[in-house]
Amino acid sequence: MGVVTKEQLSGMGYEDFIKIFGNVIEHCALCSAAVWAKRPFNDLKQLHSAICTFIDDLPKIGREGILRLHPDLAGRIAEMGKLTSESSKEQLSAGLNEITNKEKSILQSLNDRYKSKFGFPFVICARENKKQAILSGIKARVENDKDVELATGIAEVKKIAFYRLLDIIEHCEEEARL
Ligand SMILES: NC(=O)N[C@H]1NC(=O)NC1=O
Repeated sequence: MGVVTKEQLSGMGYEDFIKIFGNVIEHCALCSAAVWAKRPFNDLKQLHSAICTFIDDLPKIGREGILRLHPDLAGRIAEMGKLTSESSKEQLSAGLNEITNKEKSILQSLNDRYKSKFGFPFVICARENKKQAILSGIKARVENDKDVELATGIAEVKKIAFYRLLDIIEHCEEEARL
């Protein structure tokens, strides 16, 4: 169960709202600051759907920018211990803390190839994918077109956001399904 009740959610002022939901989209407090204007939100799904609409309404460079705010999986920011607490927890849940040196160098070189091809990082919902699925996912996705990858990456960002909201807002079992 999350920490914010539905009553608190629906009556929240923007300062608390940004403090609490500011990293639902990684490093993009602007998203929560903007979406607050669409209140009231009566539950998690309404807030998630407002966040998704905000992202979908961005121009293409804005959606690419959202992807660029994400750290690489098992990348240099993770190595330096500088991930956000959310991203750190997600990378842990995918088992990326147990990655071998060989797997890490394969993943890092695929991440580099992906970024130089598309100009944004490979984004995948780490809570839904273990390290082998991440490795096979990037191998396949690096061969796609840029438009396909922009759409796929954004769909993954929305899944990441949903799980982050589940950690924050009280919800019933029914609402916990995407
Ligand atoms: N690059 C990438 O997918 N990063 C993210 N994925 C996820 O689940 N959390 C992240 O920070």
